Amino acid sequence: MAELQLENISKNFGSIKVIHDVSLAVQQGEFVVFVGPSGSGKSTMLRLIAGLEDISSGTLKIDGQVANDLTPVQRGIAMVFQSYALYPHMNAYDNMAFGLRRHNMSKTEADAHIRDTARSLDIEQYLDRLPRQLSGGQRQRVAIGRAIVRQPKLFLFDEPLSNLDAALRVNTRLEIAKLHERMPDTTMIYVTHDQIEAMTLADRIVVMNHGNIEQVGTPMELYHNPVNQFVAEFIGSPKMNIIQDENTVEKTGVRPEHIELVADGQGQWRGKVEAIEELGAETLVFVRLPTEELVLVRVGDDQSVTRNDMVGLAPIEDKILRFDRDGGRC
Ligand SMILES: Nc1ncnc2c1ncn2[C@@H]1O[C@H](COP(=O)(O)OP(=O)(O)OP(=O)(O)O)[C@@H](O)[C@H]1O
Repeated sequence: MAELQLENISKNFGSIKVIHDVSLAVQQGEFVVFVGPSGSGKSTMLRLIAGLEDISSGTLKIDGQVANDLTPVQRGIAMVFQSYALYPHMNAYDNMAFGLRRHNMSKTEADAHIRDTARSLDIEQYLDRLPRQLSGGQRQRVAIGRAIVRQPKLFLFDEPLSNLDAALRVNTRLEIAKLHERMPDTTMIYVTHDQIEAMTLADRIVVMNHGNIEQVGTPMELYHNPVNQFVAEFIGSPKMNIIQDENTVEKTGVRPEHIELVADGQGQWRGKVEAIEELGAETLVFVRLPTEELVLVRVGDDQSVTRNDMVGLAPIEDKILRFDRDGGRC
């Protein structure tokens, strides 16, 4: 259980400022995902919250108390990293048990708790194994289990899925979503550069760019109502199309799923089909406009179109977004 307040937090490394005056309130039990491109400051934010880096200026409050000078343990935090960070010479059980003494748990109590947690993560049968005898996904579940048994107030994840292959990543993502359901009072903060993880896990997403927050909102708020071109292009896969107006400095933003392919001569734009990617359930069609811009259209598998066809592009009117020269919403 923890409520978190970041008030005008900044972080400098020497003379370089990497976090600029960030403010954010996180409710108890909320799952908040920080997302942004490489170098945007996501991991630094998480490390400041964890107490692994000093805050240069501003105030961090946990449950209303100033926490700037508290150690990670005093903050009641558990962290799961991309690299698992398990002790290599200890088996899975001992990795989970390590440090529990500090949490005032008797040996019997700790044992029951570890076995319960292991069962819920489906790693009960691996408790005797050393980390090197486990697969990447199993290791990550041990690392998550080790964090759970400490009953943290605040659960922090730093790109926990990025070392896993695609299938395992989807499974572990579901595990983490279930974990959040089972621990509804535990606040979770999760860092990723993967917007699909952000969309599927978050109650609210924080989009970061150059050490600033661009927007905070629910996944659907960000998808349907991004405040600027940066957020519009970052959220959603494949990426939103941005098309320069012919007569003004403004740009039109429209998602690939919000454009229809129509006959040449109809629709708002015309262009030549340059490539077609058939993915089974959907097909991606790349259309080159006379201005050289490449527009991606997502169509069902019932649409027949051939390379080099001239086609019209008809955006769904109420899904169109308009951006000014600097990428702000018009
Ligand atoms: N210890 C450090 N000393 C100096 N600069 C640092 C240090 N740690 C991070 N930085 C800089 O701070 C900025 C933000 O880094 P950070 O790791 O928080 O970004 P990120 O969004 O997590 O990126 P990635 O997705 O690549 O991990 C980067 O420009 C980075 O070079």
